[in-house]
Amino acid sequence: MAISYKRVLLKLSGEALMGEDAFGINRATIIRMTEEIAEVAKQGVELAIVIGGGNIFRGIAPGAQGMDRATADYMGMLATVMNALALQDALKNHGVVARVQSALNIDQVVEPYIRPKALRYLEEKKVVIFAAGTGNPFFTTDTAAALRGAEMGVEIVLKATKVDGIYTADPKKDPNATRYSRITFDEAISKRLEVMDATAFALCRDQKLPINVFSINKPGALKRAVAGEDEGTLVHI
Ligand SMILES: Nc1ncnc2c1ncn2[C@@H]1O[C@H](COP(=O)(O)OP(=O)(O)O)[C@@H](O)[C@H]1O
Ligand SMILES: O=c1ccn([C@@H]2O[C@H](COP(=O)(O)OP(=O)(O)O)[C@@H](O)[C@H]2O)c(=O)[nH]1
Repeated sequence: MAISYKRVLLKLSGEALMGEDAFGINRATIIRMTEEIAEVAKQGVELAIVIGGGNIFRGIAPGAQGMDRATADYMGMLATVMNALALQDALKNHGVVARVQSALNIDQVVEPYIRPKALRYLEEKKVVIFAAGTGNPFFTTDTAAALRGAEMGVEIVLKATKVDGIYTADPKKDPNATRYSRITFDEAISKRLEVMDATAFALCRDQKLPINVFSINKPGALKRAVAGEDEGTLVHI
Protein backbone atom coordinates (compact mmCIF):
# COMPACT_ATOMS: atom_id res chain seq x y z
CA MET A 1 0.00 0.00 0.00
CA ALA A 2 1.38 3.41 -0.93
CA ILE A 3 2.13 5.76 1.95
CA SER A 4 1.11 9.31 1.24
CA TYR A 5 2.42 10.96 4.37
CA LYS A 6 6.04 10.92 5.55
CA ARG A 7 5.63 12.91 8.78
CA VAL A 8 2.43 13.15 10.79
CA LEU A 9 1.25 14.41 14.16
CA LEU A 10 -1.07 11.98 15.90
CA LYS A 11 -3.36 13.40 18.60
CA LEU A 12 -4.51 10.64 20.92
CA SER A 13 -7.46 11.46 23.09
CA GLY A 14 -6.84 10.76 26.74
CA GLU A 15 -10.52 10.07 27.28
CA ALA A 16 -10.54 7.53 24.49
CA LEU A 17 -7.75 5.62 26.26
CA MET A 18 -10.27 4.80 28.99
CA GLY A 19 -12.02 2.36 26.67
CA GLU A 20 -15.09 1.08 28.52
CA ASP A 21 -13.68 2.09 31.90
CA ALA A 22 -14.84 5.10 33.94
CA PHE A 23 -11.34 6.59 34.03
CA GLY A 24 -7.69 5.58 33.78
CA ILE A 25 -5.94 3.68 31.03
CA ASN A 26 -7.74 0.66 29.58
CA ARG A 27 -5.18 -2.06 28.96
CA ALA A 28 -6.80 -3.55 25.87
CA THR A 29 -7.25 -0.11 24.30
CA ILE A 30 -3.64 1.00 24.82
CA ILE A 31 -2.28 -2.32 23.54
CA ARG A 32 -4.38 -2.15 20.38
CA MET A 33 -3.47 1.49 19.77
CA THR A 34 0.20 0.70 20.36
CA GLU A 35 0.11 -2.14 17.84
CA GLU A 36 -1.32 0.18 15.22
CA ILE A 37 1.23 2.90 15.99
CA ALA A 38 4.06 0.34 15.85
CA GLU A 39 2.89 -0.89 12.45
CA VAL A 40 2.90 2.63 11.01
CA ALA A 41 6.24 3.53 12.64
CA LYS A 42 7.84 0.37 11.21
CA GLN A 43 6.75 1.47 7.73
CA GLY A 44 9.10 4.43 8.19
CA VAL A 45 6.50 7.11 8.81
CA GLU A 46 7.85 9.83 11.10
CA LEU A 47 5.47 10.03 14.02
CA ALA A 48 5.00 12.81 16.55
CA ILE A 49 2.31 12.20 19.15
CA VAL A 50 0.40 14.55 21.43
CA ILE A 51 -1.55 12.76 24.11
CA GLY A 52 -4.50 14.08 26.12
CA GLY A 53 -5.20 13.66 29.80
CA GLY A 54 -8.98 13.51 30.12
CA ASN A 55 -8.89 9.86 31.24
CA ILE A 56 -6.88 10.59 34.38
CA PHE A 57 -8.23 14.05 35.02
CA ARG A 58 -11.81 12.77 34.92
CA GLY A 59 -11.07 10.45 37.83
CA ILE A 60 -9.95 13.33 40.02
CA ALA A 61 -12.30 15.98 38.62
CA PRO A 62 -14.91 15.73 41.41
CA GLY A 63 -12.21 16.73 43.89
CA ALA A 64 -11.17 19.60 41.62
CA GLN A 65 -14.64 21.14 41.60
CA GLY A 66 -14.61 24.81 42.48
CA MET A 67 -10.86 24.83 42.06
CA ASP A 68 -9.05 27.72 40.43
CA ARG A 69 -9.10 27.07 36.66
CA ALA A 70 -5.38 27.50 36.08
CA THR A 71 -4.52 25.12 38.94
CA ALA A 72 -6.90 22.48 37.57
CA ASP A 73 -5.35 22.94 34.12
CA TYR A 74 -1.85 22.30 35.51
CA MET A 75 -3.23 19.08 37.02
CA GLY A 76 -4.60 18.20 33.58
CA MET A 77 -1.21 18.81 31.99
CA LEU A 78 0.47 16.56 34.58
CA ALA A 79 -2.08 13.87 33.70
CA THR A 80 -0.88 13.97 30.09
CA VAL A 81 2.67 13.30 31.34
CA MET A 82 1.47 10.07 32.96
CA ASN A 83 -0.23 9.00 29.73
CA ALA A 84 2.91 9.85 27.75
CA LEU A 85 5.04 7.63 29.99
CA ALA A 86 2.50 4.80 29.75
CA LEU A 87 2.48 5.07 25.96
CA GLN A 88 6.28 5.20 25.74
CA ASP A 89 6.47 2.05 27.83
CA ALA A 90 3.83 0.26 25.78
CA LEU A 91 5.61 1.21 22.54
CA LYS A 92 8.89 -0.13 23.91
CA ASN A 93 7.21 -3.49 24.48
CA HIS A 94 6.32 -3.48 20.78
CA GLY A 95 9.89 -2.73 19.71
CA VAL A 96 9.34 0.95 18.99
CA VAL A 97 11.77 3.52 20.39
CA ALA A 98 9.95 6.61 21.65
CA ARG A 99 11.11 9.76 23.43
CA VAL A 100 8.94 11.90 25.67
CA GLN A 101 9.40 15.68 25.74
CA SER A 102 7.44 17.78 28.20
CA ALA A 103 6.27 21.37 27.83
CA LEU A 104 6.58 21.70 31.63
CA ASN A 105 10.02 21.14 33.17
CA ILE A 106 10.02 17.95 35.26
CA ASP A 107 13.66 17.09 34.69
CA GLN A 108 13.87 13.95 36.79
CA VAL A 109 10.94 12.40 34.94
CA VAL A 110 11.11 13.50 31.28
CA GLU A 111 13.29 15.64 29.09
CA PRO A 112 12.07 19.15 28.31
CA TYR A 113 10.68 20.17 24.94
CA ILE A 114 13.56 21.23 22.69
CA ARG A 115 12.44 21.73 19.11
CA PRO A 116 15.69 20.88 17.27
CA LYS A 117 16.14 17.77 19.39
CA ALA A 118 12.60 16.64 18.63
CA LEU A 119 13.22 17.19 14.90
CA ARG A 120 16.40 15.13 15.15
CA TYR A 121 14.52 12.26 16.82
CA LEU A 122 11.99 12.27 14.02
CA GLU A 123 14.76 12.12 11.41
CA GLU A 124 16.16 9.14 13.33
CA LYS A 125 12.70 7.51 13.04
CA LYS A 126 12.10 7.67 16.77
CA VAL A 127 8.56 8.38 17.85
CA VAL A 128 8.35 11.66 19.78
CA ILE A 129 5.61 11.98 22.40
CA PHE A 130 4.86 15.53 23.46
CA ALA A 131 3.59 15.73 27.04
CA ALA A 132 2.06 18.55 29.14
CA GLY A 133 0.16 20.08 26.22
CA THR A 134 1.31 23.60 25.40
CA GLY A 135 2.56 24.11 28.96
CA ASN A 136 -0.05 26.83 29.47
CA PRO A 137 -3.41 26.77 31.23
CA PHE A 138 -6.54 27.71 29.25
CA PHE A 139 -5.37 25.62 26.29
CA THR A 140 -6.14 22.07 25.22
CA THR A 141 -4.09 19.20 23.93
CA ASP A 142 -5.81 19.71 20.55
CA THR A 143 -4.16 23.14 20.41
CA ALA A 144 -0.88 21.52 21.50
CA ALA A 145 -1.29 19.11 18.56
CA ALA A 146 -1.75 21.99 16.12
CA LEU A 147 1.23 23.87 17.64
CA ARG A 148 3.67 20.96 17.72
CA GLY A 149 2.45 19.79 14.32
CA ALA A 150 3.32 23.18 12.84
CA GLU A 151 6.67 23.27 14.66
CA MET A 152 7.59 19.79 13.43
CA GLY A 153 6.57 20.61 9.87
CA VAL A 154 4.19 17.66 9.64
CA GLU A 155 1.96 17.20 6.61
CA ILE A 156 -1.21 16.45 8.56
CA VAL A 157 -2.68 16.29 12.06
CA LEU A 158 -4.45 12.98 12.72
CA LYS A 159 -6.97 13.27 15.54
CA ALA A 160 -7.89 9.85 16.95
CA THR A 161 -10.96 10.33 19.11
CA LYS A 162 -14.20 8.79 20.38
CA VAL A 163 -16.24 9.70 17.29
CA ASP A 164 -15.53 8.50 13.75
CA GLY A 165 -15.42 11.98 12.24
CA ILE A 166 -17.06 15.38 12.28
CA TYR A 167 -20.85 15.44 12.21
CA THR A 168 -23.38 18.12 11.32
CA ALA A 169 -24.14 18.23 15.08
CA ASP A 170 -22.83 16.42 18.16
CA PRO A 171 -23.74 12.78 17.34
CA LYS A 172 -24.06 11.99 21.05
CA LYS A 173 -26.90 14.49 21.33
CA ASP A 174 -28.46 14.43 17.85
CA PRO A 175 -29.16 10.94 16.40
CA ASN A 176 -29.97 12.49 13.00
CA ALA A 177 -26.55 14.07 12.62
CA THR A 178 -24.63 13.00 9.53
CA ARG A 179 -20.88 12.75 9.03
CA TYR A 180 -18.87 14.93 6.68
CA SER A 181 -16.19 13.14 4.69
CA ARG A 182 -14.57 16.51 3.94
CA ILE A 183 -15.15 19.97 5.35
CA THR A 184 -13.29 23.30 5.10
CA PHE A 185 -11.81 25.01 8.15
CA ASP A 186 -14.04 28.03 7.61
CA GLU A 187 -17.16 25.85 7.60
CA ALA A 188 -16.09 23.88 10.68
CA ILE A 189 -15.35 27.10 12.57
CA SER A 190 -18.43 29.04 11.47
CA LYS A 191 -20.76 26.11 12.23
CA ARG A 192 -19.14 25.77 15.67
CA LEU A 193 -18.62 22.02 15.25
CA GLU A 194 -17.20 21.26 18.65
CA VAL A 195 -15.16 18.16 17.91
CA MET A 196 -12.07 20.37 18.22
CA ASP A 197 -11.65 23.75 19.85
CA ALA A 198 -11.60 26.91 17.76
CA THR A 199 -8.01 27.77 18.73
CA ALA A 200 -6.75 24.48 17.32
CA PHE A 201 -8.82 24.84 14.13
CA ALA A 202 -7.64 28.43 13.60
CA LEU A 203 -3.97 27.57 14.11
CA CYS A 204 -4.15 24.69 11.62
CA ARG A 205 -6.04 26.85 9.13
CA ASP A 206 -3.44 29.63 9.32
CA GLN A 207 -0.61 27.13 8.86
CA LYS A 208 -2.49 25.31 6.06
CA LEU A 209 -2.21 22.11 8.07
CA PRO A 210 -5.02 19.66 7.28
CA ILE A 211 -6.68 17.60 10.03
CA ASN A 212 -8.09 14.11 9.73
CA VAL A 213 -10.57 13.17 12.49
CA PHE A 214 -11.17 9.44 12.92
CA SER A 215 -12.21 6.86 15.53
CA ILE A 216 -9.62 5.55 17.95
CA ASN A 217 -11.76 2.41 18.28
CA LYS A 218 -11.86 1.46 14.61
CA PRO A 219 -9.20 -1.14 13.77
CA GLY A 220 -6.94 -0.09 10.88
CA ALA A 221 -8.18 3.51 10.84
CA LEU A 222 -4.77 4.99 11.70
CA LYS A 223 -3.06 3.05 8.92
CA ARG A 224 -5.65 4.20 6.39
CA ALA A 225 -5.40 7.82 7.53
CA VAL A 226 -1.59 7.71 7.22
CA ALA A 227 -1.94 6.25 3.74
CA GLY A 228 -4.11 9.22 2.79
CA GLU A 229 -7.14 7.03 2.27
CA ASP A 230 -10.68 8.19 2.86
CA GLU A 231 -11.11 7.77 6.64
CA GLY A 232 -13.31 9.76 9.00
CA THR A 233 -13.40 13.47 8.16
CA LEU A 234 -10.74 15.54 6.43
CA VAL A 235 -10.65 19.23 7.40
CA HIS A 236 -8.96 21.24 4.67
CA ILE A 237 -8.38 24.82 3.48
N1 LIG B 1 -20.11 18.23 15.20
C1 LIG B 1 -19.53 17.26 15.91
N2 LIG B 1 -19.04 16.18 15.27
C2 LIG B 1 -18.42 15.19 15.97
N3 LIG B 1 -18.28 15.18 17.31
C3 LIG B 1 -18.76 16.25 18.00
C4 LIG B 1 -19.40 17.33 17.33
N4 LIG B 1 -19.77 18.26 18.27
C5 LIG B 1 -19.37 17.77 19.46
N5 LIG B 1 -18.77 16.55 19.32
C6 LIG B 1 -18.24 15.77 20.44
O1 LIG B 1 -16.83 15.96 20.47
C7 LIG B 1 -16.26 14.89 21.19
C8 LIG B 1 -14.82 14.69 20.77
O2 LIG B 1 -14.12 15.81 21.19
P1 LIG B 1 -13.21 15.80 22.51
O3 LIG B 1 -13.93 15.25 23.68
O4 LIG B 1 -12.61 17.14 22.61
O5 LIG B 1 -12.17 14.75 22.03
P2 LIG B 1 -10.73 14.43 22.57
O6 LIG B 1 -10.95 13.79 23.91
O7 LIG B 1 -10.28 13.50 21.48
O8 LIG B 1 -9.97 15.72 22.58
C9 LIG B 1 -17.12 13.68 20.88
O9 LIG B 1 -17.34 12.94 22.06
C10 LIG B 1 -18.45 14.27 20.35
O10 LIG B 1 -19.54 13.87 21.14
O1 LIG C 1 -1.95 23.13 26.67
C1 LIG C 1 -2.69 22.57 27.50
C2 LIG C 1 -3.14 21.23 27.35
C3 LIG C 1 -3.94 20.68 28.32
N1 LIG C 1 -4.30 21.38 29.43
C4 LIG C 1 -5.11 20.75 30.50
O2 LIG C 1 -5.01 19.36 30.42
C5 LIG C 1 -6.30 18.75 30.36
C6 LIG C 1 -6.25 17.47 29.56
O3 LIG C 1 -6.16 17.70 28.18
P1 LIG C 1 -7.38 17.43 27.18
O4 LIG C 1 -8.68 17.71 27.85
O5 LIG C 1 -7.09 18.21 25.93
O6 LIG C 1 -7.23 15.90 26.91
P2 LIG C 1 -8.20 14.89 26.10
O7 LIG C 1 -9.51 15.59 25.82
O8 LIG C 1 -7.50 14.57 24.84
O9 LIG C 1 -8.33 13.70 26.97
C7 LIG C 1 -7.19 19.84 29.82
O10 LIG C 1 -8.52 19.66 30.19
C8 LIG C 1 -6.59 21.09 30.45
O11 LIG C 1 -7.06 21.22 31.77
C9 LIG C 1 -3.88 22.71 29.58
O12 LIG C 1 -4.22 23.36 30.54
N2 LIG C 1 -3.08 23.26 28.62
